Amino acid sequence: MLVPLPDPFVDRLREIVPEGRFEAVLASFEEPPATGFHVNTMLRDEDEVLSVLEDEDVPMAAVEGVPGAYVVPADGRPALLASRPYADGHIYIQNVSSQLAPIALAPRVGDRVLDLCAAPGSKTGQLSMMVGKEGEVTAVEKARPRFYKLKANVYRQGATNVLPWMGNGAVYWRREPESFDRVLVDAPCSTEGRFRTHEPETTEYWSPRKIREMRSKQVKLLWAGIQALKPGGTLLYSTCTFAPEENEAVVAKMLNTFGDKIEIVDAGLPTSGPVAEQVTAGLTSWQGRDFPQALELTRRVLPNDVFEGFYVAKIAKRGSTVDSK
Ligand SMILES: C[S@@+](CC[C@H](N)C(=O)[O-])C[C@H]1O[C@@H](n2cnc3c(N)ncnc32)[C@H](O)[C@@H]1O
Repeated sequence: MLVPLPDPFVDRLREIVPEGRFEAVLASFEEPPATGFHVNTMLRDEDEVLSVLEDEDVPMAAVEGVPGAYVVPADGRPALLASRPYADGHIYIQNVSSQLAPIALAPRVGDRVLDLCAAPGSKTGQLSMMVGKEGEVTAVEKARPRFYKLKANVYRQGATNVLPWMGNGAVYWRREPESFDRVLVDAPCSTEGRFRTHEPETTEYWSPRKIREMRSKQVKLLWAGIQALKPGGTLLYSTCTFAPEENEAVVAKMLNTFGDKIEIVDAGLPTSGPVAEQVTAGLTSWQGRDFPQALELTRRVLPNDVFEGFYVAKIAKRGSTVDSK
């Protein structure tokens, strides 16, 4: 059964998406998406896992420009889910857009990373692989059932350098102010980028009120993430929604609050290949409101059969902010 998208959502989308891309974006909500995955290199060598998948005739392709990302077409998903590497936890299923956030954040081996909205732990696992045994990922999650899911996923991925913490990410920074080399704020959002017309549950809770509610949480979480970040460190803010109130407007609010203590820098997504084809610059105005020009360095990933709709903003911290509350 196909369920129509909410009319006010479609009207807004027409204003957000560049002209000429709108019809393709709209059509993407009707297609069953390809399944993305990455190999858990903490447990197995990537080539070894890929060769097992090949032997089991799983139809897959590497995603150019996104290290470690693979996709399986919609009709190949059952084979992937029935494969040995999936059963053994050697691969992790995750949309390619979602995989872009840790890649753009680019933590180094040995870094201390804070993952402020961590469950179910897809990005925690990637971050854990990137910092290696010399580094550490503190993974914060507020919702109790989701926290246990996070812990189970971390364990299953063999991510021994992850420290899970259950609680409100908006206050975690007080335990360790300005202590992290990298911070990921993968915020709760209105999830518009994941809408599917054949899955009614994806759209049923959408409303303009939901957008306002999410924005208020996002502002608190991003503010707190900046407080936890070391001066000289980098933060990545991401959502899987199109709503500018939850994306550019949240980042603009931080520029307003912290001034030159923070700077929006290029999000660092691939500039060629399939990602680049789906990427557009962040908006510098929305419904009569102007945002600072720097917001054009943030990035929107438009959905298609491979990518879910996604937004990323990369923030460099230039000076201490703990006294500017
Ligand atoms: C978009 S999801 C995160 C997905 C996750 N980063 C991943 O890649 O698997 C947002 C998460 O933030 C959690 N959350 C919401 N409010 C929070 C808060 N104040 N502090 C910490 N976590 C929160 C939600 O329960 C949800 O699990």
